[in-house]
Amino acid sequence: MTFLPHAPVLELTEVTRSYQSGNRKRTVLRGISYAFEPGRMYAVIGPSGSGKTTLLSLASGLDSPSAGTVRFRGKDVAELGLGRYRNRHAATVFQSLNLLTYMTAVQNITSAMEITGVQRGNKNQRAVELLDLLGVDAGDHNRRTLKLSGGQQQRVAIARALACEVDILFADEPTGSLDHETAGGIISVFRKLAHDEGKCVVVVTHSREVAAASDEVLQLKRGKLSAR
Ligand SMILES: Nc1ncnc2c1ncn2[C@@H]1O[C@H](COP(=O)(O)OP(=O)(O)OP(=O)(O)O)[C@@H](O)[C@H]1O
Repeated sequence: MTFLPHAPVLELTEVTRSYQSGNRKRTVLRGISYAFEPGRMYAVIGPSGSGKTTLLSLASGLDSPSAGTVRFRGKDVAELGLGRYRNRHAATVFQSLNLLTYMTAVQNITSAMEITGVQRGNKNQRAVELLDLLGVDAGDHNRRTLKLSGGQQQRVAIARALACEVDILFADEPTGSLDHETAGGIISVFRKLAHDEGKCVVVVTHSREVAAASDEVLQLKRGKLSAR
Protein backbone atom coordinates (compact mmCIF):
# COMPACT_ATOMS: atom_id res chain seq x y z
CA MET A 1 0.00 0.00 0.00
CA THR A 2 1.63 3.26 -1.08
CA PHE A 3 1.20 6.22 1.21
CA LEU A 4 2.63 9.64 0.47
CA PRO A 5 4.89 10.52 3.41
CA HIS A 6 4.51 14.27 2.88
CA ALA A 7 0.72 14.25 2.46
CA PRO A 8 -1.44 15.38 5.41
CA VAL A 9 -2.25 12.55 7.79
CA LEU A 10 -5.95 13.17 7.08
CA GLU A 11 -7.37 15.25 4.27
CA LEU A 12 -10.98 15.96 3.40
CA THR A 13 -11.58 17.22 -0.13
CA GLU A 14 -14.97 18.64 -1.14
CA VAL A 15 -16.73 16.27 1.25
CA THR A 16 -20.51 16.39 1.03
CA ARG A 17 -23.02 14.24 2.93
CA SER A 18 -26.72 14.22 2.21
CA TYR A 19 -29.46 12.12 3.78
CA GLN A 20 -32.60 11.08 1.97
CA SER A 21 -35.80 11.10 3.96
CA GLY A 22 -38.81 10.16 1.85
CA ASN A 23 -38.73 12.43 -1.20
CA ARG A 24 -36.58 15.03 0.47
CA LYS A 25 -32.82 15.21 0.35
CA ARG A 26 -31.13 17.02 3.21
CA THR A 27 -27.51 18.09 2.78
CA VAL A 28 -25.74 18.20 6.13
CA LEU A 29 -22.14 18.79 4.97
CA ARG A 30 -21.43 20.87 1.89
CA GLY A 31 -18.09 20.54 0.08
CA ILE A 32 -15.83 20.51 3.13
CA SER A 33 -12.07 20.63 2.53
CA TYR A 34 -9.54 20.52 5.33
CA ALA A 35 -6.08 19.03 5.98
CA PHE A 36 -5.20 17.66 9.44
CA GLU A 37 -1.61 17.35 10.63
CA PRO A 38 0.05 14.96 13.09
CA GLY A 39 1.02 16.26 16.54
CA ARG A 40 -1.99 18.55 16.79
CA MET A 41 -5.24 18.51 18.69
CA TYR A 42 -8.37 19.71 16.86
CA ALA A 43 -11.76 20.56 18.37
CA VAL A 44 -14.82 20.40 16.11
CA ILE A 45 -17.58 22.58 17.51
CA GLY A 46 -20.99 23.71 16.28
CA PRO A 47 -24.62 23.85 17.30
CA SER A 48 -26.63 20.69 17.87
CA GLY A 49 -27.56 19.14 14.53
CA SER A 50 -24.83 21.01 12.61
CA GLY A 51 -23.25 17.71 11.49
CA LYS A 52 -20.35 17.18 13.91
CA THR A 53 -21.01 13.46 14.39
CA THR A 54 -21.61 13.08 10.65
CA LEU A 55 -18.22 14.67 9.96
CA LEU A 56 -16.55 12.42 12.54
CA SER A 57 -18.17 9.33 10.98
CA LEU A 58 -16.86 10.23 7.53
CA ALA A 59 -13.36 11.18 8.70
CA SER A 60 -13.07 8.00 10.80
CA GLY A 61 -14.23 5.64 8.06
CA LEU A 62 -17.55 4.66 9.62
CA ASP A 63 -19.51 6.21 6.79
CA SER A 64 -18.80 7.31 3.20
CA PRO A 65 -19.35 10.76 1.75
CA SER A 66 -22.07 11.35 -0.87
CA ALA A 67 -19.36 13.21 -2.81
CA GLY A 68 -15.72 14.10 -2.24
CA THR A 69 -12.84 12.14 -0.76
CA VAL A 70 -11.28 11.33 2.60
CA ARG A 71 -7.58 10.59 2.32
CA PHE A 72 -5.16 9.06 4.81
CA ARG A 73 -1.57 10.04 3.97
CA GLY A 74 -2.64 10.72 0.40
CA LYS A 75 -4.57 7.46 -0.06
CA ASP A 76 -8.36 7.49 -0.55
CA VAL A 77 -9.75 5.53 2.42
CA ALA A 78 -12.41 4.01 0.14
CA GLU A 79 -9.58 2.36 -1.82
CA LEU A 80 -7.65 1.49 1.31
CA GLY A 81 -10.79 -0.16 2.70
CA LEU A 82 -12.77 1.43 5.53
CA GLY A 83 -12.27 -1.57 7.83
CA ARG A 84 -8.53 -1.55 7.33
CA TYR A 85 -8.41 2.24 7.82
CA ARG A 86 -10.31 1.92 11.12
CA ASN A 87 -8.29 -1.04 12.36
CA ARG A 88 -4.81 0.16 11.51
CA HIS A 89 -4.78 3.93 11.15
CA ALA A 90 -7.68 5.73 12.82
CA ALA A 91 -9.49 4.80 16.01
CA THR A 92 -12.56 6.34 17.61
CA VAL A 93 -13.55 6.69 21.25
CA PHE A 94 -17.34 6.81 21.32
CA GLN A 95 -19.42 8.58 23.95
CA SER A 96 -20.69 5.20 25.08
CA LEU A 97 -17.05 3.94 25.36
CA ASN A 98 -18.19 0.38 24.48
CA LEU A 99 -15.93 -1.23 27.06
CA LEU A 100 -16.52 -4.87 27.90
CA THR A 101 -17.39 -4.17 31.51
CA TYR A 102 -17.03 -7.79 32.70
CA MET A 103 -13.41 -7.72 31.57
CA THR A 104 -10.48 -5.99 33.21
CA ALA A 105 -8.80 -2.89 31.81
CA VAL A 106 -5.88 -4.99 30.54
CA GLN A 107 -8.23 -7.59 28.99
CA ASN A 108 -10.20 -4.89 27.13
CA ILE A 109 -6.97 -3.79 25.47
CA THR A 110 -5.49 -7.22 24.74
CA SER A 111 -8.78 -8.47 23.26
CA ALA A 112 -8.92 -5.42 20.94
CA MET A 113 -5.37 -6.26 19.85
CA GLU A 114 -6.40 -9.86 19.13
CA ILE A 115 -9.47 -8.82 17.14
CA THR A 116 -7.65 -6.27 15.01
CA GLY A 117 -4.70 -8.61 14.43
CA VAL A 118 -1.94 -6.59 16.11
CA GLN A 119 1.31 -8.53 15.68
CA ARG A 120 2.97 -8.17 19.05
CA GLY A 121 4.63 -10.73 21.26
CA ASN A 122 3.66 -9.51 24.69
CA LYS A 123 0.21 -7.94 24.44
CA ASN A 124 -0.21 -7.79 28.23
CA GLN A 125 2.94 -5.75 28.58
CA ARG A 126 1.83 -3.35 25.85
CA ALA A 127 -1.57 -2.96 27.57
CA VAL A 128 0.16 -2.07 30.84
CA GLU A 129 2.41 0.45 29.03
CA LEU A 130 -0.62 2.13 27.48
CA LEU A 131 -2.54 2.23 30.76
CA ASP A 132 0.52 3.80 32.43
CA LEU A 133 0.81 6.33 29.60
CA LEU A 134 -2.81 7.34 30.13
CA GLY A 135 -2.44 7.58 33.89
CA VAL A 136 -4.60 4.61 34.92
CA ASP A 137 -3.50 3.56 38.42
CA ALA A 138 -1.65 0.23 38.51
CA GLY A 139 -4.20 -1.02 41.06
CA ASP A 140 -6.95 -0.58 38.45
CA HIS A 141 -5.24 -2.44 35.61
CA ASN A 142 -6.68 -5.81 36.59
CA ARG A 143 -10.05 -4.64 37.91
CA ARG A 144 -13.19 -5.15 35.88
CA THR A 145 -13.93 -1.88 34.09
CA LEU A 146 -17.44 -1.92 35.57
CA LYS A 147 -15.81 -1.10 38.91
CA LEU A 148 -13.83 1.90 37.59
CA SER A 149 -14.87 5.55 37.78
CA GLY A 150 -16.11 7.36 34.64
CA GLY A 151 -12.76 9.14 34.22
CA GLN A 152 -10.77 5.91 34.57
CA GLN A 153 -13.11 4.15 32.10
CA GLN A 154 -12.55 6.99 29.63
CA ARG A 155 -8.77 6.52 29.97
CA VAL A 156 -9.09 2.76 29.40
CA ALA A 157 -11.19 3.39 26.27
CA ILE A 158 -8.53 5.78 24.94
CA ALA A 159 -5.74 3.28 25.76
CA ARG A 160 -7.68 0.57 23.90
CA ALA A 161 -8.09 2.87 20.87
CA LEU A 162 -4.31 3.39 20.83
CA ALA A 163 -3.51 -0.31 21.15
CA CYS A 164 -3.49 -0.68 17.38
CA GLU A 165 -0.82 2.02 17.02
CA VAL A 166 -3.10 4.30 15.06
CA ASP A 167 -1.99 7.71 13.80
CA ILE A 168 -5.36 9.42 14.26
CA LEU A 169 -7.55 9.40 17.33
CA PHE A 170 -11.16 10.61 17.13
CA ALA A 171 -13.33 11.21 20.17
CA ASP A 172 -17.02 12.10 20.34
CA GLU A 173 -17.86 14.32 23.35
CA PRO A 174 -15.18 12.73 25.55
CA THR A 175 -15.79 14.98 28.53
CA GLY A 176 -19.60 15.18 28.26
CA SER A 177 -20.34 13.01 31.30
CA LEU A 178 -17.35 13.94 33.46
CA ASP A 179 -16.99 16.46 36.30
CA HIS A 180 -14.77 19.48 35.78
CA GLU A 181 -11.62 18.06 37.37
CA THR A 182 -11.85 14.66 35.68
CA ALA A 183 -12.54 16.37 32.35
CA GLY A 184 -9.36 18.42 32.85
CA GLY A 185 -7.36 15.19 33.26
CA ILE A 186 -8.79 13.77 30.03
CA ILE A 187 -8.03 17.00 28.15
CA SER A 188 -4.40 16.73 29.34
CA VAL A 189 -4.28 13.16 28.04
CA PHE A 190 -5.36 14.27 24.56
CA ARG A 191 -2.83 17.11 24.53
CA LYS A 192 -0.08 14.72 25.58
CA LEU A 193 -1.02 12.23 22.86
CA ALA A 194 -0.85 14.98 20.25
CA HIS A 195 2.21 16.86 21.47
CA ASP A 196 4.36 14.06 22.93
CA GLU A 197 3.22 11.03 20.92
CA GLY A 198 2.66 12.81 17.59
CA LYS A 199 -0.94 11.65 17.17
CA CYS A 200 -3.51 13.66 15.25
CA VAL A 201 -6.34 14.08 17.79
CA VAL A 202 -9.79 15.20 16.60
CA VAL A 203 -12.42 15.82 19.27
CA VAL A 204 -16.08 16.66 18.70
CA THR A 205 -17.19 18.75 21.63
CA HIS A 206 -19.60 21.23 23.14
CA SER A 207 -17.07 22.04 25.84
CA ARG A 208 -15.38 25.45 25.92
CA GLU A 209 -12.54 23.95 27.98
CA VAL A 210 -11.79 21.32 25.33
CA ALA A 211 -11.92 23.97 22.59
CA ALA A 212 -9.62 26.28 24.56
CA ALA A 213 -7.10 23.47 25.09
CA SER A 214 -7.00 22.53 21.38
CA ASP A 215 -4.45 23.73 18.84
CA GLU A 216 -7.16 24.36 16.25
CA VAL A 217 -10.86 25.02 16.67
CA LEU A 218 -13.02 24.14 13.66
CA GLN A 219 -16.58 25.35 13.57
CA LEU A 220 -19.38 23.67 11.64
CA LYS A 221 -22.17 25.94 10.56
CA ARG A 222 -24.73 25.50 7.77
CA GLY A 223 -22.76 22.60 6.32
CA LYS A 224 -19.45 24.45 6.12
CA LEU A 225 -16.33 24.07 8.25
CA SER A 226 -14.24 27.09 9.16
CA ALA A 227 -11.18 27.56 11.37
CA ARG A 228 -11.72 30.02 14.24
N1 LIG B 1 -28.50 8.35 9.41
C1 LIG B 1 -29.14 9.51 9.28
N2 LIG B 1 -30.26 9.61 8.50
C2 LIG B 1 -30.89 10.76 8.33
N3 LIG B 1 -30.52 11.94 8.90
C3 LIG B 1 -29.43 11.92 9.68
C4 LIG B 1 -28.68 10.71 9.91
N4 LIG B 1 -27.64 11.00 10.72
C5 LIG B 1 -27.72 12.32 11.00
N5 LIG B 1 -28.79 12.87 10.38
C6 LIG B 1 -29.20 14.28 10.42
O1 LIG B 1 -28.06 15.08 10.13
C7 LIG B 1 -28.05 16.26 10.93
C8 LIG B 1 -26.71 16.37 11.65
O2 LIG B 1 -26.64 15.35 12.65
P1 LIG B 1 -25.32 15.12 13.54
O3 LIG B 1 -25.65 14.04 14.52
O4 LIG B 1 -24.16 14.92 12.65
O5 LIG B 1 -25.21 16.54 14.27
P2 LIG B 1 -24.35 16.96 15.54
O6 LIG B 1 -23.78 18.29 15.24
O7 LIG B 1 -23.40 15.88 15.89
O8 LIG B 1 -25.49 17.09 16.65
P3 LIG B 1 -25.37 16.94 18.27
O9 LIG B 1 -24.47 18.03 18.75
O10 LIG B 1 -26.79 17.14 18.72
O11 LIG B 1 -24.85 15.56 18.55
C9 LIG B 1 -29.24 16.16 11.88
O12 LIG B 1 -30.29 16.94 11.35
C10 LIG B 1 -29.60 14.70 11.84
O13 LIG B 1 -30.98 14.51 12.02
